[in-house]
Amino acid sequence: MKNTLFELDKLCLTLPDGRAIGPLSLALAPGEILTLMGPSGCGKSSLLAAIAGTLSPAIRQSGQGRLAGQSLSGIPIEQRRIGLLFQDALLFPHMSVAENLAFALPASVRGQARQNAVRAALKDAELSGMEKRAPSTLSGGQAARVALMRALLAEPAMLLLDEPFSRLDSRLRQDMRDFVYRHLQARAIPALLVTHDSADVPAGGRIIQLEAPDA
Ligand SMILES: Nc1ncnc2c1ncn2[C@@H]1O[C@H](COP(=O)(O)OP(=O)(O)OP(=O)(O)O)[C@@H](O)[C@H]1O
Repeated sequence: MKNTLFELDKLCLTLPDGRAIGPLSLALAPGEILTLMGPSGCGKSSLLAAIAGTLSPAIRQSGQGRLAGQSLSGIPIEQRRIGLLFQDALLFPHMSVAENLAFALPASVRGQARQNAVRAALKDAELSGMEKRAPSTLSGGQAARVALMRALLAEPAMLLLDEPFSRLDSRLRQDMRDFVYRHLQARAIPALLVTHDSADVPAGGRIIQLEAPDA
């Protein structure tokens, strides 16, 4: 594929019981959102964990991931520049909204620039003026928007989205999909989306259908 930012070349996982997930090969262009679907237990979350670098050591991995021209093999999690969003916002409960956002900023962003970045992220999250609020006082949709902004402030080269909309009620889901896809596309950040809900697939987006692991 022309203009590939992320690619997987025959990523294959072997579970402790010998079953194999994959091989999975794919390529993502900047800003592209590719959806992984498949039955429960087919290995969607494990594949994302392998890409993020958080896979259980009990699962063997072969095949390569490359992000922005660099192999991910042997690269520690914190150096991968891969952001994660899950079903739950997972904000730090002991920190304010602004502290949650500032936590994600690279150390190279200092002083006034840090405050400006947090303020801009709050505005993008449609939460201006709520910097001092505790995460427990936010609605589900507000917390989900902060979680996306926190992931983006870390300046990821790509995002992994593991059922990020599944806990939101149906009224909020469409708003949140539009919100996430708009911000990823504006920043040309590619993403892999795991979902059971075909309504989550962005318009015109590609889908890879996974099958249950081979015995
Ligand atoms: N640490 C582990 N040790 C052994 N087996 C594991 C481990 N983690 C996951 N598995 C197994 O790997 C398979 C794939 O699990 P995974 O959670 O990746 O599936 P999934 O497609 O994301 O499922 P769901 O849609 O239900 O979230 C399952 O059979 C699961 O039991």
